[in-house]
Amino acid sequence: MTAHVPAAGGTPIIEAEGIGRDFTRSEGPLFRRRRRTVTAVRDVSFRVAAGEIVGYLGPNGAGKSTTMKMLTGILSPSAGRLRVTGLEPARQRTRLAARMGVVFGQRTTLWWDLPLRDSLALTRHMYRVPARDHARRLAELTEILELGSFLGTPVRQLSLGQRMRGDLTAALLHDPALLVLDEPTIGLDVVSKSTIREFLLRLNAERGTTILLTTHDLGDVERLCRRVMVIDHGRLAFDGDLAALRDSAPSPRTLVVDLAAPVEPIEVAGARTVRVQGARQWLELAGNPATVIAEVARGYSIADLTLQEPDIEDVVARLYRRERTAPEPSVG
Ligand SMILES: Nc1ncnc2c1ncn2[C@@H]1O[C@H](COP(=O)(O)OP(=O)(O)OP(=O)(O)O)[C@@H](O)[C@H]1O
Repeated sequence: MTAHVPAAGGTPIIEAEGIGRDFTRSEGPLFRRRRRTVTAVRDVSFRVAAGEIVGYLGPNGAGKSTTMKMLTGILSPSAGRLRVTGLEPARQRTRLAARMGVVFGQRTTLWWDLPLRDSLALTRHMYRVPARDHARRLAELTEILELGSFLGTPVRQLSLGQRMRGDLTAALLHDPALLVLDEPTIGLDVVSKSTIREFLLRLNAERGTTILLTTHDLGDVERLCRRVMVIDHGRLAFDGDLAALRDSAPSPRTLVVDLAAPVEPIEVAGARTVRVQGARQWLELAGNPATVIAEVARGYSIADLTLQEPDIEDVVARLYRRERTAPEPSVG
C-alpha cells in the first residue's frame, strides 16, 4: 500500500459527548398495551483520534449496535452531541459515507448474484471515485488480500473468508479515513481470522486508517486493539488500554506446576490448587508468585513451572459481572 500521512493534529475522527438513545416499545396484552421507553445507550462520551484502533466490547444487548448505528448515521442520538470526521452523522450521512467504510460480519454489501469484480466496480459509482484511483486501489487491495483467484466468482459462491475479504475491499476502495467493523471475524476459521487481522494492522500502519470494531472474539482484541471501550447496560464501563483493563478488574494469575510424579493437590500459603491432571497442577495465585514458587519448590519435586497471565476473556467477564450491579434500563 502506498504510504498515507494522516493529517496532523486537528479534529478527532469521532467525538461523542453524552450521547444517548432511547427506544419506545409497546408491551403487554393487546388491549392493555403500554408504551415503555428503553434506554439502549446513555450518557456515553469518548473521542477517537486519527490512526487509533479501538475495540468496542460488551455483552449481548449492551448497546454496541445502537452506538454503531448512531456513528454511521442510521440512527440519530436522542441526547448528546456526536461528530464523526467533523460531520453530524444522521444529518450529513451522504458526505460521511465518502469518509467512512463499514463492514458488518454477518451481512454483505456485495451483490449476491454478481461476480465479485462487478460488485467492486459498482462501488466506484456509489462513492464517485475517479476511475484511475479506483483501478489503482483495486489492484493494491487485490494483491494484498489475494482476491485474484475469485474476482470472477459470483458472491454467493464465495467462502465466508473470501466474502469478508471482498467486503473489506468494497469498504476501502474509496480510501476512507475511518473503518467501522461489526464482528469482522465472526464465523471465520483460524487462518482467515489471522489474514484479516494482519491486513487491518497493515492498513492502519501504512495508511493511518482509524479503525473502530465490535467483536466478541478476544483474539481480535489482543491482536488489534491498543485501546478498548467496554459498554454495559448502555453505559461506558471502561475506556483505556488493555493493560489498564486487566488492572481494573483484577483476575488472579495461575501457576502451572509440572511435578515429577502425580501427587495429592498441592497445599501452600498464597495459592489455591484449582485443577489437577496427572502430574500437572494449576494454582490460582493470591500472594507473591516468587514466594509461592519457593514454597512449592521446598515441598515438592518439580519438573517444570509456568506463570499464566489472566486471559483477557476472563478480565472482561469479571468487568461485566461487576457492572451487572448497575441500574437496569430506565422504564418510562
Ligand atoms: N429498534 C429497537 N427498538 C427497541 N429496542 C431496541 C431497538 N434496538 C435495540 N434495542 C434495545 O436496546 C438495547 C441495546 O441493543 P443493541 O442491539 O445496541 O445491543 P448490542 O450490544 O449490539 O447487542 P449484540 O451483541 O447482541 O448485538 C437492547 O435492550 C435492545 O433490545
